[in-house]
Amino acid sequence: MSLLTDLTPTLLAAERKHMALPKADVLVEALPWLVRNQGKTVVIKFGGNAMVDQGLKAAFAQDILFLRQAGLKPVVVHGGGPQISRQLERVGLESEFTAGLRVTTDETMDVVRMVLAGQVQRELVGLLNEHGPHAVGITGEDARLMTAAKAYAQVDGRPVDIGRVGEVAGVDTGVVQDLLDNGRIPVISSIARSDDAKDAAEGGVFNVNADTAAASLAAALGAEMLLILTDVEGLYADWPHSEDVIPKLTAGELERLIPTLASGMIPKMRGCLNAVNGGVSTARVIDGRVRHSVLLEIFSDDGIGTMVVPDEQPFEGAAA
Ligand SMILES: Nc1ncnc2c1ncn2[C@@H]1O[C@H](COP(=O)(O)OP(=O)(O)O)[C@@H](O)[C@H]1O
Ligand SMILES: CC(=O)N[C@@H](CCC(=O)OP(=O)(O)O)C(=O)O
Repeated sequence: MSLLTDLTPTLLAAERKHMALPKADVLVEALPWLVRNQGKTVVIKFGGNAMVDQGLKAAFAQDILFLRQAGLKPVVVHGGGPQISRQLERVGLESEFTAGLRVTTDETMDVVRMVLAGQVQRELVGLLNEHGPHAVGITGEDARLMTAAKAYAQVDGRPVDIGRVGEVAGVDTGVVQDLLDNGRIPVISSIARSDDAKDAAEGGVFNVNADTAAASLAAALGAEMLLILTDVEGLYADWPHSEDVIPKLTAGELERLIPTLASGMIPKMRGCLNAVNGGVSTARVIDGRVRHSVLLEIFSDDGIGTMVVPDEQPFEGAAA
């Protein structure tokens, strides 16, 4: 009998007394990632559809604070699509989406801004600040963080006018860097100042999809990771017919897939692609309905959703 099998029963008996041992295993599993990523920025997008109950929102806030305490720099970008739709309904306005983007009239824009910056962002800031003076809420308008140009939805390859919807034209990360340098957690609403000087002078702002905003910010900040929390397990290979999640795909594979995608997955996966092409090491879509999904995804060896990685770089020195 080997020494190991000889010792195992004794060891097992000793370990049984320590029911919390799996917790130590989890911490040890997280250690290499923590060491590698000290001081790095992680952009986390919390989708409106994933904010389904108070418990989930509180657990999300704990995860973000954990990341900060562990030496990372979390940046939160939040959505609020369903919350905007509910408010529009209350005031008698209709919600219409084209290619996953909200058709935004001037009237709609007022509601979008009020709900995102005045309600959803305030709630997240409040939850994070229950644990200390950490979170600061801003929109893309603050310190000209994000400027946008009018975007058109693509329908059957043709551009469709969807009103005051913007695509990100520029990001000035100054205000976010200032906050991060001071140990704060920026919580960002996806509203941008118009990049047209005349429009901006008249107070022109654009409604930017929150996935698009998060991806642009992640790339501009040189973030290590973009995490998008939504209300499905990840990218389904054959949605809506099956719930088989694609665990991992390269930027090239995703680019080929994007024209086949539908509704809310279009801005999400386009955002992942832009982030990775913009230098972010991984972009992931995970199920925000799972409590502590951020910690689960980051700190365990098995990811829980869909991970997008850059195309493999050709080996330097390889024959052309
Ligand atoms: N291939 C796909 N895999 C998973 N979900 C998909 C897919 N195509 C479309 N969807 C839809 O996209 C939705 C997520 O996008 P969205 O509703 O905008 O969420 P969020 O509020 O988190 O941004 C899913 O609930 C699902 O209905
Ligand atoms: C242009 C556009 O569609 N903007 C979105 C902004 C909020 C958002 O993206 O929220 P989710 O992440 O919860 O979907 C909207 O008006 O609903």
